[in-house]
Amino acid sequence: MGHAGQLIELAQLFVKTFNHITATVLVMKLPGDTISTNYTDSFTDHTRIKFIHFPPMDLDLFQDCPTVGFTADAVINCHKPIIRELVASRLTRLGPSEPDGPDPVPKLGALVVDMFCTPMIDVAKEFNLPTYVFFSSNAAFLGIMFYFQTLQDELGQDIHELSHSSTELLVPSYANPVSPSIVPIVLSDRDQWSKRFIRYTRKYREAKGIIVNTFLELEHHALHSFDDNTPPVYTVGPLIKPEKPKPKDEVLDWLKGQPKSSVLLLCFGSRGWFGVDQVREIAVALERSGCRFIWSLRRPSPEEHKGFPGDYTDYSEVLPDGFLERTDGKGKVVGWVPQAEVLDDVATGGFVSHCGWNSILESLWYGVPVATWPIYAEQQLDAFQMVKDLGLAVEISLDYNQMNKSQKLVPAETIEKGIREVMDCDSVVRAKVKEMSAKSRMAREEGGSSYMSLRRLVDNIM
Ligand SMILES: O=c1ccn([C@@H]2O[C@H](COP(=O)(O)OP(=O)(O)O[C@H]3O[C@H](CO)[C@@H](O)[C@H](O)[C@H]3O)[C@@H](O)[C@H]2O)c(=O)[nH]1
Repeated sequence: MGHAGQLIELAQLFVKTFNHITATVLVMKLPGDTISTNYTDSFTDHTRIKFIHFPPMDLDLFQDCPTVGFTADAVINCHKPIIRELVASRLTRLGPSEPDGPDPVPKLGALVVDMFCTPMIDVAKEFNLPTYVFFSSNAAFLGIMFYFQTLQDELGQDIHELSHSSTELLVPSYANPVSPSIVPIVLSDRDQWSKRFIRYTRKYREAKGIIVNTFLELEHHALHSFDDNTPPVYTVGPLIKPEKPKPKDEVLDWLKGQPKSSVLLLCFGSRGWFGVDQVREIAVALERSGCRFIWSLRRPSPEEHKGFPGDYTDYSEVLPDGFLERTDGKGKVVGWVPQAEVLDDVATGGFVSHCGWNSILESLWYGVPVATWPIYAEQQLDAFQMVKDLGLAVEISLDYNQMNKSQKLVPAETIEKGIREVMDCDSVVRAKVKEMSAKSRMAREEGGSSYMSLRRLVDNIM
């Protein structure tokens, strides 16, 4: 969801800002994903956005993929022929409509591909169609991908060794030296890097431009670290789900009766889950802090790192005895939570987050400070950037990584300390977050940095 939501929001931005643009969003489905169809369709009712949903693929085809990332790669590659056919039809069916015929299909001006859909760059090339990569994480992470690829391809360095050494790394896109302990597995593991991430990065260099969901005022340092060998980078963020009338929801109703800035949200993205021992540490910390809370607690998929987490039917299976009774009225334990709507409520005062980039941007947009708890993907680096480089978050952990077999539990004391810090009404971090919130909104307004960058992008496409 971290990718799909943003891409649809980008499509909306194109069509709402420019009357002459239409967008077709192609949605591939990962096996086991039960959320995306409803979610993507609820995103927009704009007539100049069309969706094409490809049917889900048979899970058996991907049995040998070790992680969801490899599965995604395999799924994407399987879609190459169908995308080729679609692009070909959109280029040849151009022209004025017959008096009684169907409306003409608009001319394809460009293909925008998700950061993992780089095989489609080759498809576009066959038709001389310009391709732009949509990078749904931040500019600093894009920077470290380019940096590592240059080190390997041009200077012959072994990235696996480098990210397992004891020497801090001077990565141009981060203001502070990066400890190898927070280099995510996707970059430091030999298989993940060489079989997936370096391939993506090499292909990014072939794109006509890279569209990043960020804004200049937030990532000034990273955005100025790119060299001339990088395609032009367009900042169009923050892309946030448009504010609609709030849905009828038990959690949102409960939130309405709570005092201002008193509730802590704990939510760990579309794939976040914890084992029972870690869940108990969180529960102990919450009780000790005495804080009001909404906790999105999800159960691991039976295949852990391969699948998507689901909902518990009975939370007392994993929570300490009596926890739900003792916190009744003070907190809510739920499954999938309307995160953006919760962050938008004045009662929400802090957010324990896995630091997925959408969650970070949403927290800034709504001015709610984050306590960092990365879990997977590039999230350790996002947490590092927020805490160390930008001073916009407090730390619960920077180096937690669920894929690491020797990962230790984060103890209740550390979690409680993070909760108290993030809920502090007078903290410097909170004041800085409020300031960045205003800047994030200005960036998107007419004349703002992201608005101007979008205009440059469309001029370039046209
Ligand atoms: O209970 C939930 C959980 C999530 N969300 C929403 O789902 C999105 C989740 O996005 P994100 O915070 O980026 O997390 P992931 O889904 O984990 O995103 C993936 O994609 C991001 C963008 O590339 C990366 O930064 C992450 O590390 C990667 O895991 C956000 O809009 C949330 O508001 C909800 O509304 N309710």
